[in-house]
Amino acid sequence: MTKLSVNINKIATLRNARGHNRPDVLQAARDCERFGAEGITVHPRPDERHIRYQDVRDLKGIVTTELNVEGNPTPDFLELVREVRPEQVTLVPDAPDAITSNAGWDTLCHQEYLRGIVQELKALGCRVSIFLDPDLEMVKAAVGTGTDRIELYTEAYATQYRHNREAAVAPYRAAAALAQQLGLGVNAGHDLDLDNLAFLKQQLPALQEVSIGHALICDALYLGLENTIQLYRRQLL
Ligand SMILES: CC(=O)[C@@H](O)[C@H](O)COP(=O)(O)O
Ligand SMILES: NCC(=O)COP(=O)(O)O
Repeated sequence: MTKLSVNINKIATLRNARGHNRPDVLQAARDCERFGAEGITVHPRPDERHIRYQDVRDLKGIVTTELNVEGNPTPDFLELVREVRPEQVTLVPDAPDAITSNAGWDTLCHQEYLRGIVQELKALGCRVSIFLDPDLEMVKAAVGTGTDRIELYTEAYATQYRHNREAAVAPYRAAAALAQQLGLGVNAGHDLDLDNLAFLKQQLPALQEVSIGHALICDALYLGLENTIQLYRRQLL
């Protein structure tokens, strides 16, 4: 079974546009869960342009499924997750000024650095996932960090899917199979949508979780949040 974790960053983007509390991010998280989300994902960025650090603290008290907090493990981020202790932390190597996440970790170069962070987060009781490109060397080296899971960065899959879905999924299939063989759990995310999700799920049977935000919230504008979450869940059956 592949779980759907709904990324609510874009709900916070809309809220922040006016400086009040509409839409209410906490209520949106509760509603996503009521409508079928099996997890809530947030990616607080250093400029707090969407999810704020305080949102993460508040979400911990109300999320009843699983809270997945993504980010670059800067001192501020680590302080936050030490306090909040979410069910899952996904480490993402993005620069402070990145528009969105744009690369996976180099687990060869940063293995020792990541190992220390993974160890600390696991000692706090968090499951740890490391954001990775579908590169077999990076998957192998991820084992040495002690991480529980990897999250395959699916932007390249989503882009190529429109032209040649078999070619698009091939590196992901290989990376997921190797990860599973090496004892790592497999998540995936970035630019997944109602067109490309079912094929990814079909080709990666061991996929444990997808986190989806941008396309899902865009679809919800037309289809409604409840219906949209149900439609995404159906792609994962
Ligand atoms: C880690 C990842 O893949 C990102 O998609 C992220 O969680 C989304 O971040 P933004 O909402 O800031 O683009
Ligand atoms: N980890 C990926 C994520 O949370 C959402 O990415 P996107 O669907 O907003 O591209």
